[in-house]
Amino acid sequence: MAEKYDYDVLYIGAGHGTFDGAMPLAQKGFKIAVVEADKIGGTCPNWGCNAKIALDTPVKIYEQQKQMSNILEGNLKINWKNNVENKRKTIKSLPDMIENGMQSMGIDVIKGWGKLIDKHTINVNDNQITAQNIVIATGLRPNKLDIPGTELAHDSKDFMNLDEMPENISIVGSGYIAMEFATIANASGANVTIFMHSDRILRQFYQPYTEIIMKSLEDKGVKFVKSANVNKFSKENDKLFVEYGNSQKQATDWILDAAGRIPNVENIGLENVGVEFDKKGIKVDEYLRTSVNNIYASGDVADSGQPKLTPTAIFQSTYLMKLFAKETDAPIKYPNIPSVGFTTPRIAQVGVSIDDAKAKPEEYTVKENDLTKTDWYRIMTNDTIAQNAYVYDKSNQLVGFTEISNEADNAVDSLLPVIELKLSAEQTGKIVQLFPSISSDTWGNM
Ligand SMILES: Cc1cc2nc3c(=O)[nH]c(=O)nc-3n(C[C@H](O)[C@H](O)[C@H](O)COP(=O)(O)OP(=O)(O)OC[C@H]3O[C@@H](n4cnc5c(N)ncnc54)[C@H](O)[C@@H]3O)c2cc1C
Ligand SMILES: NC(=O)c1ccc[n+]([C@@H]2O[C@H](COP(=O)([O-])OP(=O)(O)OC[C@H]3O[C@@H](n4cnc5c(N)ncnc54)[C@H](O)[C@@H]3O)[C@@H](O)[C@H]2O)c1
Repeated sequence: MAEKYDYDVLYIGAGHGTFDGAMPLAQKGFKIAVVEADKIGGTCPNWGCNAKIALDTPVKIYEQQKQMSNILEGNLKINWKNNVENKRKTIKSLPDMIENGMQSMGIDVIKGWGKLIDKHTINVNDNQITAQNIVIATGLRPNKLDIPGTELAHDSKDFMNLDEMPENISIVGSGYIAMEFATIANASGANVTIFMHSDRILRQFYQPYTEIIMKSLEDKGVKFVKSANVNKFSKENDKLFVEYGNSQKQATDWILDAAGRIPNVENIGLENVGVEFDKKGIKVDEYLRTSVNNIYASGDVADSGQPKLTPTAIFQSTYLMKLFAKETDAPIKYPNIPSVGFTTPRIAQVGVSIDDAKAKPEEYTVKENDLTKTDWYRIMTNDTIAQNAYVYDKSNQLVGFTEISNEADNAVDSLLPVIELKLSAEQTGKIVQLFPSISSDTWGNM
C-alpha cells in the first residue's frame, strides 16, 4: 500500500488516541508513521492514569489499614520519597515498551513536532512527510489560570514528581485532578486547602455522593474554600500566597493549578489546511473526520461529546483502525463509557446517571443501597462509606449504576456486560461469581 504517499496513515501524537489502533492497523499491512514530540505513550502512562494509580495504591491501603486498626497493630505511614521513587520505577519502562511494540509491527516512530503543511503533508524536523490519511491525537495540556503570579503555580505532572511532600499545599479547582491529588497529598501528611470555583466537587458525579467524599476529606483535615474566586498568586520572601475572594490571602508552600485541561490545537498547522476547532477541541463528525475529509482526530483533542478519558481514546483509535481497514463503514457508536474518581473512597459510574433517572421517573426506577448495613464484605473492612444505586428502565433492564465505596471501580467494571449487552434476568441468572467477591455482592444486589 501507500504508493502515492509515504504512508497510508500518519498519526500526530503517540498516546492512547493513537497506539491502540495504529498497532493492529500496521499488523494488517498498512504503512504507518507516528510522530511524537515528547514521551511515547502520551499522558496516561507517563503523567496520567498509570503514574497516578502507582502513587494512589499505597494511599488506598493506608486508609484501609486505618479502618482496621482494631485488628492491625502499629501505625503505618506513607513515605512520599519512596512512593515517588516506586512510581518512577513502575512506569519507567512503559514508553520503551510501547515504542518497541509499535516498531515490531513495522510502524515508523518519528520523534519531533508535527505540523500540517497541507492536507496530505506534515513537517517534522524540517522533513516533509506525506500520508493518505492523517490522525491528529495531540491530547490536552493544563489550562494555566490567567491571573497575576500564575507562573508560581504547578501542574499535575509537577505534583507527581515532587521530591518532598510540602507541609502546606493549596489546590485550585475541584475536578478529577484536584480531588485525586488532594486525597494523595492529605494521606501523605500535607495540610491541603482546596480553592473551589463553585460549591461542588467532581461535578460529573451524583452530588449527594460527592458531598460524602467532601465531608470525608474534611474529616481527614482537608479545608475547602467554596466559590473562592482565586485572583492572584504572590510571593513574599520565601512564602507563597493564594489571594482570593475579597482581598483574602492564604500562605502556602506549594500551589497546584488544577483548573482543567485544554486541547493542544496551536502550532500544528490546523489553520494551514482549514481544520476547524474551538476551545473544546477539533470538530469531528460521527466518523471522527475533521472538516478536512482525509484528516481525523482521536482521543482527548477531539471534540466528540464523549468524556475525555483513556477508555474513550482507546475506543476511538480502535474505531479508526476498523474504518481505515474497511472493516466498518458505519458511524462510531460509543459504548457506555465508565468513569471513576480515584479518591478514597472511590466514586464510579456507568450508563444512565442517578440524576437523569430521578429527573425522569416515568422512564426509570432507581434502587439505592447502603452497603455498610447490608453488605458483610464492607462490614468486615469497617468501611463507613459504601452506597450504590442501580438504574432500571421500564422493562426492568439495568441501564445505569453508580457506587461510592473503596471498591466502586471494581463494582462498576463487574456490571459493564449487563448494561452494555443488555443481559436479561434469565441470562444473568446463568452466571455465578466467585464467592466471596465484590462482583458477587454487586450482582447479588441487582
Ligand atoms: C493527572 C491525570 C490523571 C488521569 N487519570 C486518568 C484515569 O485514571 N483514567 C482515565 O481514563 N483517564 C485519566 N486521565 C486522562 C487520560 O490520561 C487521557 O484521556 C488520555 O491520555 C488521552 O490520550 P490521548 O492520546 O488523546 O492524548 P495524550 O495521551 O495526551 O497524547 C497526546 C500526545 O501528543 C503529543 N503531541 C502534542 N502535539 C504534538 C505535535 N505537534 N507533534 C507531535 N506530538 C505532539 C503529546 O506530547 C502527547 O504525547 C488522566 C489525565 C491526567 C492529566
Ligand atoms: N480518574 C480519571 O479518570 C481522571 C483523573 C484525572 C484527570 N482526568 C481527566 O483529565 C482532564 C482534566 O482533569 P481536571 O481535574 O483538570 O479537569 P476537570 O474538568 O475535572 O476540573 C477542572 C476544575 O477546575 C475548575 N475551574 C475551571 N475554571 C476555573 C477557574 N477559572 N478558576 C478556578 N477553578 C476553575 C472547575 O470548577 C473544576 O473543578 C479531564 O479530561 C479528566 O477527564 C481523569
